[in-house]
Amino acid sequence: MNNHLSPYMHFKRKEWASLRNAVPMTLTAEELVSLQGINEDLSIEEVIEIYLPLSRLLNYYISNHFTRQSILAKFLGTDYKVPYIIGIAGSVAVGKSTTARVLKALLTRWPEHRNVSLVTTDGFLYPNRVLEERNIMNKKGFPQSYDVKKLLKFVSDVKSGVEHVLAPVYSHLVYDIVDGEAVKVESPDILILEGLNVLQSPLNCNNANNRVFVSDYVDFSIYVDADIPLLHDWYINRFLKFRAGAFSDPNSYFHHYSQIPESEALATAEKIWKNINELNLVENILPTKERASLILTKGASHRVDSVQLRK
Ligand SMILES: Nc1ncnc2c1ncn2[C@@H]1O[C@H](COP(=O)(O)OP(=O)(O)O)[C@@H](O)[C@H]1O
Ligand SMILES: CC(C)(COP(=O)(O)O)[C@@H](O)C(=O)NCCC(=O)O
Repeated sequence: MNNHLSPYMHFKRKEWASLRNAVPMTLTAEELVSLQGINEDLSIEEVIEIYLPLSRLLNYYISNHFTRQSILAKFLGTDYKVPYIIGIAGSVAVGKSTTARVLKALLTRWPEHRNVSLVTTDGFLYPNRVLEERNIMNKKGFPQSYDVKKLLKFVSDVKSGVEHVLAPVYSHLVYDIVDGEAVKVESPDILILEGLNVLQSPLNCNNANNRVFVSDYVDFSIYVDADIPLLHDWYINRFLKFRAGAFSDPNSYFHHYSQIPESEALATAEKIWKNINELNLVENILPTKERASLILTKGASHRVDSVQLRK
């Protein structure tokens, strides 16, 4: 399990799964249905063997966080409450948003921490209009495509205990920021912040003047990892699912792809993967992996093969 030179403890799937003891492992029929609703392809074995032990570990860290907060509140003589922030990073299509939604569901079940908000950093992408003006539409997801100042202000407001904070919303269907829509973050106990860029530093962000990183506000970070050929397949599969479903909506940016032969649509998806998402992964996302508190490494069918936890 351990290599003393590595900053991480390494767990094979079986070792990790065995750490779920002593947690209320039984999921009610209702919880199973709501988890399946998150993603029909998600296996319940995966929830039990990987995500339940993870939620047990997080629950310990979060309890500790709130104990420290109450000490600080006594010391300051105030009602000081700061949310615990969990960051989830990794490639496009690795399963960040599915992982985030599963963790939200599991953490909500712990009686002590019911209030969990989920925000994705996609909402902080510049609108297409700005990306077009700057001629960087083919760099969507790259550090320069995000309004990092706005994102930093958002996390710093949440972390400073501001009671009502708004996060803008991105739609994969419209392929743009949705005007006038926002997620309300109202003093949650836990904020899960999910996105390609949660572990990126100013060096990645072309903004060397900015000395604060989003990760400075993150209490626990998870990097979801998988080999590039798998990521490629998951991206293409998701594209085809969108093509069959959401893209057939005339409001969809990609509506066009539901109207042309599958082979043509596939050729475009291959290009988008190779020239945008894979390039972004190699240049900007993979180099942040070793900053994470925990790395989940997935194999075929999104099955987590191993877990690394920072010592
Ligand atoms: N644990 C999982 N089991 C099965 N399929 C998954 C799992 N996680 C993600 N997927 C599938 O992989 C694709 C990408 O997942 P998604 O959560 O949208 O990724 P991301 O948010 O990283 O772009 C989707 O088609 C999703 O249904
Ligand atoms: C909006 C995104 C940057 C976000 O990534 P995700 O949440 O899907 O991991 C990505 O889905 C994207 O649109 N990338 C640009 C190229 C493309 O896939 O169309």
